[in-house]
Amino acid sequence: MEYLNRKVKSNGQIDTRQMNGASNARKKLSETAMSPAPPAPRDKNTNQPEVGKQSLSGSRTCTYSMERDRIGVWGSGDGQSNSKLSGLDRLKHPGLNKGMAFSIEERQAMGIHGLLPPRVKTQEEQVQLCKLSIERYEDPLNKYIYLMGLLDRNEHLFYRFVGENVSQMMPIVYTPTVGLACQKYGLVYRRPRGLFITINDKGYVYDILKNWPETDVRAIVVTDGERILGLGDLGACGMGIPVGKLALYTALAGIKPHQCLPITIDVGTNNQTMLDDPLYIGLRQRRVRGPQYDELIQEFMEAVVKRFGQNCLVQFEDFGNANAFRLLEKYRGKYCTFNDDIQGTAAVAVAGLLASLRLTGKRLSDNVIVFQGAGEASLGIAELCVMAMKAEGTPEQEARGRIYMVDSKGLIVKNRPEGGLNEHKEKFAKDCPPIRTLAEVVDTVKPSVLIGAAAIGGAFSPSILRAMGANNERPVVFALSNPTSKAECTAEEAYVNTDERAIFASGSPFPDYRTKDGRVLRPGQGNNAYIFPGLALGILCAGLVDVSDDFMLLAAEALAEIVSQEDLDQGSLYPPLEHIQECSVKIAKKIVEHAYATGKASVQPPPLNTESFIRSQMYDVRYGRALPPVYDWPHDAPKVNVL
Ligand SMILES: NC(=O)c1ccc[n+]([C@@H]2O[C@H](COP(=O)([O-])OP(=O)(O)OC[C@H]3O[C@@H](n4cnc5c(N)ncnc54)[C@H](O)[C@@H]3O)[C@@H](O)[C@H]2O)c1
Ligand SMILES: O=C(O)C[C@H](O)C(=O)O
Ligand SMILES: [Mg+2]
Repeated sequence: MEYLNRKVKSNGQIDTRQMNGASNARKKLSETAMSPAPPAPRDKNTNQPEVGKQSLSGSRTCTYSMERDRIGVWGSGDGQSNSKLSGLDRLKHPGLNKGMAFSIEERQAMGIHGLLPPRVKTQEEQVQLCKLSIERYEDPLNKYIYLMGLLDRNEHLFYRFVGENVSQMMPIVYTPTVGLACQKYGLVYRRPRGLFITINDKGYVYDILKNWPETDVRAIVVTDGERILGLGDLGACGMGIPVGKLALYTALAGIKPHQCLPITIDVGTNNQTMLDDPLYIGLRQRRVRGPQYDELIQEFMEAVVKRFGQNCLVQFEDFGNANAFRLLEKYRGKYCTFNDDIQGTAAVAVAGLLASLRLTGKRLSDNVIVFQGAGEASLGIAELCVMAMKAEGTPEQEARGRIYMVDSKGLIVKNRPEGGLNEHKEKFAKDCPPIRTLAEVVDTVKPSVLIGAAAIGGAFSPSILRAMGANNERPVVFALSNPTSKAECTAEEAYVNTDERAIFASGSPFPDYRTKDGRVLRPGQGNNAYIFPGLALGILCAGLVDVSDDFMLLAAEALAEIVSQEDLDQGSLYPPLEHIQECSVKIAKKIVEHAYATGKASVQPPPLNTESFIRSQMYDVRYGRALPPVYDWPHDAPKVNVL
């Protein structure tokens, strides 16, 4: 493949120490198809590539490919033949296992004939079985356990099953069920998946990263478990979130499973229920904060670069508010990173708002927006709204003036008696007397858009919704808090209390709603899952490090563009979940093009055809061949038969 030999101004060197003979054999094979990477500078003592010591901005060259091979314990590889693992090992390896889809020829050649039932199944038949199996469970947590078990057994099948049934499976691997799974992680935890790095590991973070059996990690989702969805501090049990997010990296954007690494940083938890729970899986101590915490995160970021290279993406997820903003400011532009709760959420919400303009006939700047909550999600969205309004020609101060924020103390106003406004909130503080409740703010300000992201379930009371309906022909109501129990209102409540005129979206899914005149409304899911997979795919394909907010606005615009008139007519501001994989490719394409246009892409040369390059890098859910290719050797000799 032409682009597999492209050079990247970054580090992509592989630490080969943990590669076994099989992967070396695979590597040799792939090297015949790829130009060899130039030797990396070596550490005098360890003779390992000194990747962490390369400069961020300096020109680095190495072979770039998202196809780099590997064999690890949990990952997928491409399921192809060039592995010297034994047949039994391949049956146990989730990335290579095909279960009953191994052909008789493969079973015989691999020495596993007889270990499987005689019948050979197609992958399609296996997908059908998955459907039947999961439907037998009523409890969503059991469905979650089933799906994670499938992932542990057979990755290709898992991703095909989830990818072909996104709207049914996403609520299980993702919100809302993943929230429940995190709360019960001590119960659902079965097999190692991801890395736990604790405060006790300070000084040894790189060694822990080296314990991960995959060498070609391109994307990490990391949490410290302090704000898991709207459920608060779940400590080490937050691991379900990076696992779920990365499952969507593959299912929704084709980023290869073995290139994804979920990480939980365990510095303790302040959740007494967790600390008292005999099943709790993390450190039994209260959260460490201050310099110790910061040093651990700094060491982690440096270790990621040293182990996996400068272009390894680190997505921060579900950190507590103060750390989320601080760490984003500290690392953005310097490391390949973004904060999903601030930036990804901003993009998905602004995409929904841009799409809503086609229903209301307004400009974004014509709206008055009230936020319930002034945290990561709300402030991220508010800042991106300002950027989008400025792009419409509205001066910044005027744009900020159209945005009102309500936090736990009421409307954010200047000279708040309690004080305590941080710099982010200060920028939206209004010059007016304090207003305590959301209901009063809605009555006073008469917003056209009401956005909830404060994890206060039911905060949009019927009377608040009725006021939105009374003040607007088409009120826009976003109940973004997750999981479902934290949603500000249900879709039904939004429709019922506004004479079915509300334009509604929610972070967690709600069922379709039938209107009085028999139309079916399908509320869209305003969840950053529409953004982060495609964004990550674009970042990796371009070798982008500085994920600045112009990329977020671009992603929002790209997503809004995909929304069809039919979607809007059905009441959805987002494309159907069934199309979400196509959304990811379109978003990735915009990201890659913009990265080249702004000189921020480091993968060289630029692709001739961006979309086909992106697609060529994506994971194939279909099984590969388990047997080596059979070809004439020497060419005029009779065909070699492996059996
Ligand atoms: N749909 C999505 O894609 C998406 C993305 C990110 C976050 N979220 C959800 O948004 C919620 C908040 O996340 P966050 O990262 O912004 O959290 P955060 O902790 O940073 O912010 C929460 C905010 O809510 C405010 N708040 C608390 N109690 C309040 C009350 N009674 N009235 C008004 N405001 C109150 C706090 O003052 C704070 O400003 C969570 O439920 C999370 O799951 C959804
Ligand atoms: O995880 C989600 O479903 C969205 C978001 O990242 C959140 O924290 O709620
Ligand atoms: Mg999150």
